[in-house]
Amino acid sequence: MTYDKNSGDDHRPNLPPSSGEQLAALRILDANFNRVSEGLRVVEEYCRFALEDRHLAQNAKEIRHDIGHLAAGISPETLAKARETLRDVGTGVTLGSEKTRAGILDVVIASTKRVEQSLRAIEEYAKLGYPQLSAAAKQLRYRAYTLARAMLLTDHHRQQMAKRLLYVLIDGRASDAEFASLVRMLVEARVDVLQLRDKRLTDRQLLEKAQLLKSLVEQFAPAGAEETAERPLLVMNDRPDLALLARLDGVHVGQDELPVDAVRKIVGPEMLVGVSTHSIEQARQAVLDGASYIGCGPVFPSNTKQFGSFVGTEFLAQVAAEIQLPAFAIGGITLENLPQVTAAGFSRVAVSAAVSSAADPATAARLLKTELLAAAARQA
Ligand SMILES: Cc1ncc(COP(=O)(O)OP(=O)(O)O)c(N)n1
Ligand SMILES: Cc1ncsc1CCOP(=O)(O)O
Ligand SMILES: [Mg+2]
Repeated sequence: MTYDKNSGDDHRPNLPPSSGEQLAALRILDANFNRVSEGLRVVEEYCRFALEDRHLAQNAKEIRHDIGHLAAGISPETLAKARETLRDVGTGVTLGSEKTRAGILDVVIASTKRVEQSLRAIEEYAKLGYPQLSAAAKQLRYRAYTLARAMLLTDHHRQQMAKRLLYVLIDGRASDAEFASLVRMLVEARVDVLQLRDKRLTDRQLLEKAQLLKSLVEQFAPAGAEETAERPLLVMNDRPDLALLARLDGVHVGQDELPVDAVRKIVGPEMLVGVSTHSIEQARQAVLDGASYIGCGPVFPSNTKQFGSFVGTEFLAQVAAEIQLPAFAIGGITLENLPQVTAAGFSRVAVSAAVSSAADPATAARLLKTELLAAAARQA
């Protein structure tokens, strides 16, 4: 489809076809189509070579191609005519700050901003005669924004979760004393993430248990442990409101609970938001939604929760090949079947029964962690 004035496009303003204003607008569109494509190429390279995230790289590529299609809507002759008519006074004007960048992230952030600004310029100037193009540019600006957010969050969360391999789900136990004893063992065994998941408790009991969990971990972890990753991150299952009230580090939601953007409205931008995924499409979506990590499962039959079907290790292999966001395999994982999980390219697991129901939870956790560290070293 073309957006030219003589193409039958609707809602045209009454500008004369050869007006200087419209030629200027066309030149602005032309320059910004080029700028946005260049910026997206920089973003795509970052996703591909720095993040090594095939999914995000593909997403950047798709946006770049869609921008190409948008630009093709204005005939090359029209653009060529506009290019010749006016002299580009902006050529060669660069700001000092554009010549150097502090690091690779700076490079990609600058490009991301350029992409969004250029799409905004297209959106505004296309209003002079190309309303459909303007609307399409607006959609692409949202997509570029979503990509940029996912890209920057992926980097941040990857750093936060970098060395966190063993994730243990615990219930509230029969008493606070029993709960405290389990938490102490798991902190000492260097479990990396602890999730409070207890579907039996009332809201009030859950909040109290979450607050107890927080104070126990502060008590049992070595001083200054937060910075050195020596204390487990604390996650609340299902409930962003309770995670916030108990000042935990994160919340985990499933496909039937609140979506990430709604969760973020409650907990803000910093808190970890984990998402359960059962297919590669859901995993891709979680990346774009800005999840901090994903749970992938159920891999095997579980004694903790009943399932009708299982994703198996094929899904894990797909995720390992494509997605860089930290991903934890979950569902019936034990020390015995762990080799199948690590063979699929995973070195992160979330377990409940294998640790929480073990006769000796501390030893069970330590054994799992040793295997995961070895797998991570092999996969590095
Ligand atoms: C780390 C992790 N992964 C997956 C789940 C499962 O979440 P969900 O599908 O919402 O099921 P419930 O736990 O709510 O029964 C999880 N909790 N943690
Ligand atoms: C809550 C949940 N979601 C997928 S598997 C699972 C249970 C994990 O527990 P276990 O490790 O005992 O199978
Ligand atoms: Mg849930």
